[in-house]
Amino acid sequence: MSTSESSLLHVEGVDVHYGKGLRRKQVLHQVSFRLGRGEAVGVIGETGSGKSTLARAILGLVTPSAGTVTVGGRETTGFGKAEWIAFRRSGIIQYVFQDPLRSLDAATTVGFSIAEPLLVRGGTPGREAKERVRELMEQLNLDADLADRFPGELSGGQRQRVAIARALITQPQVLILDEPVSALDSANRVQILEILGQLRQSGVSLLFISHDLGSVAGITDRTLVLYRGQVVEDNVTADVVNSPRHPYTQLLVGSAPTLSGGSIDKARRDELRAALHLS
Ligand SMILES: Nc1ncnc2c1ncn2[C@@H]1O[C@H](COP(=O)(O)OP(=O)(O)OP(=O)(O)O)[C@@H](O)[C@H]1O
Repeated sequence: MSTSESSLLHVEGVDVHYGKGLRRKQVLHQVSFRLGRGEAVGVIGETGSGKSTLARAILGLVTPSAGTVTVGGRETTGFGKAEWIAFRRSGIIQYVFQDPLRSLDAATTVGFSIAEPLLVRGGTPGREAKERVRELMEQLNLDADLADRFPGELSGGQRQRVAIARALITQPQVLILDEPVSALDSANRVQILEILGQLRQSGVSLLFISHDLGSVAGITDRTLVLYRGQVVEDNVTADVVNSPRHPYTQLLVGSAPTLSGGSIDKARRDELRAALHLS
């Protein structure tokens, strides 16, 4: 099978601009990459490098000014409103954001929140949806009695697991995770990373966006490094960690002491920052 046939997600030459007139600003520059079936790809970069914009472009929440996005063989660039609604409802692509309160309705019980994407899509009897909710809650280590609670009555880690269960209920082919562990304490972070690792093993394709290479390193096959809206590195994650090529990646790796080959001294970091014109 060729790479293009096995690619679930194919982003090609994508530019994104925000604003109009004098305020118009380019945030993504010719971003290209592929996510294969069952593959996990990390996207790392500092704040403002364009990571969330990339997720938004894939999800149709911003319109690229150039380039194409193809999901499951279907080019989504150029979709009208109705096509986007139908496409999102199909559940082929789902997402989890940093703050689960953004994706969960405060006035909706956990059980219903998880079931909702399936019910909106239609075609699944209520009893079956309820059974799927039960299975997913078990898979994500959520006690069954939490199903009747509201998001505000859960811990941050439980809420994030509910958001993941909700994203999984339509059995998506691609799951986009935008900083899924950044708001969590270290115990919850470890638990969620374990769950994502299991998902990855079970064959769900993951696009894992984070500013922290340490979080994505254990789960992803490949990592893209975004720097000022450009992909400056796209390589096997182990190579990105152990032999980063671009100065920006060297700085990211050198600033993550938990990574093997990690920490570099301050003088080297200052040197790299100067080369990158960072303050
Ligand atoms: N709706 C918007 N209108 C104008 N500019 C925006 C908008 N959203 C984001 N930006 C700008 O685009 C750039 C990239 O933002 P983006 O949120 O994609 O970065 P990021 O890498 O995800 O950052 P973070 O890690 O802080 O979430 C930033 O300079 C940001 O200020």
